[in-house]
Amino acid sequence: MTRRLLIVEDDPGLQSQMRWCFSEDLEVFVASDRETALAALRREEPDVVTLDLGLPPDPGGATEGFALLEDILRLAPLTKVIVVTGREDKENAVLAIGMGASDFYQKPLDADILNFVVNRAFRLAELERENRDLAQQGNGTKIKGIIAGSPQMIAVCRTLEKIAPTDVTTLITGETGTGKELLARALHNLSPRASNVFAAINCAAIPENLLESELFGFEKGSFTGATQAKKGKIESANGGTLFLDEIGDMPMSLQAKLLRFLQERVVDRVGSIKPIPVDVRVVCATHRNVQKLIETGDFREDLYYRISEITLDVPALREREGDALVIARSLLKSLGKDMDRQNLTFSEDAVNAISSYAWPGNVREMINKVKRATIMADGKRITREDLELPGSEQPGENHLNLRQVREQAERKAIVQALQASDFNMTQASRLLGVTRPTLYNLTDKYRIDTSSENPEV
Ligand SMILES: Nc1ncnc2c1ncn2[C@@H]1O[C@H](COP(=O)(O)OP(=O)(O)OP(=O)(O)O)[C@@H](O)[C@H]1O
Repeated sequence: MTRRLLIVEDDPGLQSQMRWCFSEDLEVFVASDRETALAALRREEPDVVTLDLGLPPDPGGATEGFALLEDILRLAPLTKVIVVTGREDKENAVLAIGMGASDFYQKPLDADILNFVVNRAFRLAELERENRDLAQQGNGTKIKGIIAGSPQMIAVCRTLEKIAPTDVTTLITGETGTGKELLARALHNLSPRASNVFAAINCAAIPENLLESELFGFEKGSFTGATQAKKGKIESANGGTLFLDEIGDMPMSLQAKLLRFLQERVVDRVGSIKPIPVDVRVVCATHRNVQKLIETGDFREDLYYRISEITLDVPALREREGDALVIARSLLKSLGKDMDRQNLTFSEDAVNAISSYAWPGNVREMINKVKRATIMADGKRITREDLELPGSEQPGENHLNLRQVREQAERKAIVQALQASDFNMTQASRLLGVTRPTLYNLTDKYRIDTSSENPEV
């Protein structure tokens, strides 16, 4: 992005002297009075302004200069204003700094010093802008433990944040390893029940004959070996959240009992006829297609409607634009720290492979691969081979023509650059070696949604 400087100076001689001071990569605008200066400020949006305080109609004083300084700081508070004063004018310089000017410069002109002061102001403006952008964009979600930058995952996180304070029964669906349990825990942690228990049970991991007593508890003597009464998972979650993982694998024989609990909010321990009221929020998850299970008679439709007051569909990692790289980088940082192998980076080949691989095991598979690579990498760079990933797809017969190949590659590079720069358009355009307007045109052309998270994008 070209640096833009506005010089406010009423003396034509000084104006041209100042113009000559700066190198050509700076875009310089000049104004001789308050009105033209304000017009230039609005039109050109300079990052830095040099302001001679002695402006008409008060060239000998500083009233007009101070008024303009106030205007600039009000209209464009991020602009860095360097006040230019006479040698004897220390008082006004100090006053201007007190009002919010970022620096001052005393005449007579010295090109080297003026360049130094102006460059420093530009650098400060740039750093401030970068900081602001980073603060705005961050990880894309504020939910602890969840790394997400893609619009798809950000939408999931937004929904999660909305439903967390409520008690609605939530069904989280998605392929294995997409983070369903992580999201269920986040739902609990963001809810008013956060200080109470989060009780999880995997319905697929417990044999059918034990699942009932695990879930509902039992009374003493209710079956051989029941030497004393025991609370089930549902009761132990009282006041907190009950997470029923792999609900799609819940045996038919127990579905009716679970439905009764969801309707009545009471549990019947095995061997008891006294219902016990329980206050829990229920979150379920499954990687299975529940609609299909209903069709094949393996899941009760009425139970489905009970557990899915709200459904969160977690997209597969390959469906989340750019997330693979964002998550891989974050994992590399945290795993590198855990394993005392800091400062590792991915080679270009590894980056391409991460972005193009389909990740059937989703984030869980990625954790395993990055862990392996962190151990195996010879130097500071992790290669595709360290990750045990196949090479990225070569243009082949699946493509219509060269234009299509080019467009796909272009789109992919833009998404990667946006992710790598935390959705900062200026940084992304630098990475891609194009101007910001070009990048805007390209994101429009490829319908890359850059607006959902950050209005800057
Ligand atoms: N967006 C994410 N950011 C960081 N870590 C993630 C993310 N998604 C998943 N993980 C991590 O990936 C691993 C698998 O996640 P999780 O167990 O929640 O998946 P799941 O969908 O419940 O899998 P399954 O269906 O096999 O039970 C966990 O270690 C989890 O912390």
